[in-house]
Amino acid sequence: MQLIVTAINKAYASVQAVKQVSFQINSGEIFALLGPNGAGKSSIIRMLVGMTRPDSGSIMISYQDQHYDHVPRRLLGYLPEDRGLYPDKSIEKNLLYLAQLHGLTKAQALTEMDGWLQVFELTERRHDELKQLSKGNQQKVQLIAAVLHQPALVILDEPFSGLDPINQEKVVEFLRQLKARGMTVILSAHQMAMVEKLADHMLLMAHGQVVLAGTLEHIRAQGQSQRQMKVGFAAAVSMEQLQQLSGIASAEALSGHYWLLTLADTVTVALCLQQLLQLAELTQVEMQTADLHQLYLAAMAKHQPGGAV
Ligand SMILES: Nc1ncnc2c1ncn2[C@@H]1O[C@H](COP(=O)(O)OP(=O)(O)OP(=O)(O)O)[C@@H](O)[C@H]1O
Repeated sequence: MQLIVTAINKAYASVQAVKQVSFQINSGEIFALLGPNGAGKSSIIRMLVGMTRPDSGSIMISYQDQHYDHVPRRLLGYLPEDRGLYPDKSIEKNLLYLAQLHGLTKAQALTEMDGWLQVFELTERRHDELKQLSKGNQQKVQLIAAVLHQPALVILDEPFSGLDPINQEKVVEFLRQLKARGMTVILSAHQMAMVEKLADHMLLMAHGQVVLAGTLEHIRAQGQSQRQMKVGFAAAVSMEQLQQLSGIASAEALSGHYWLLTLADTVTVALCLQQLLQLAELTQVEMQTADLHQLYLAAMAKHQPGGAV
């Protein structure tokens, strides 16, 4: 399974929801679409699953030497933004019904279901009606429903929404299991800490456009313009001493003999360390790396109207 999306655009009435978006997803990857409300994530997903068509640009899905302009239903496991199961039916009946719609026999559906119910600790509740379940548990049933038929591609629109931190971790585990089974996964999310653990590639969007794209390391390299280092000295060092070093752009005193230093643009880490060692012995050196949440906030700040980009 490979997806190549090239310069797609989508407008609704006066809103240009998606603008010139391109990306590629390879087989077996977990790919995350990130961005604030209204960024265009669901609009892209709806085009991938064939619910709407791009106004321009192209989508090419390749699977076993066949090519498609959207993901064929038989290859797709989809958790839509608007969830929809039968509240008066039990977990088991809901899942059986959906699995059979996808062509599974009852026996196949029950076997598949058993495994996933265990993953989400819902085995004991399989005969409960959906309306008796918490929002989080209903969400888990939706996730199971999306993958029972073992699709090649799973698209999950906000799989973490409405879940507490423990259940969010369960979804992380669920997604890892999908990847281990060879499925390709596309998800949209706001939970950066979860995405950071999982996604092979990600696309950060704002106002319908791509802001940052790539692996976490690549995004870090694009988004983190400053290199920062936390250092501990064996003896007291003053701000004046640090400011005199050509390798240090700025310094912030932390507690004890610890400092957060921003390196000058051109200096190597090795040269900077040599300069610091002339002031005092170092007890700790730690390069600071921004997490996805910080990178996301910095990228979004730049993309505010009137921002730097
Ligand atoms: N059917 C529609 N008709 C008109 N405008 C729409 C429609 N669907 C989406 N939009 C608009 O397109 C833009 C992108 O919406 P979209 O739902 O794709 O964003 P999103 O990133 O998925 O947001 P969220 O995180 O809130 O789900 C928004 O301005 C939204 O109001």
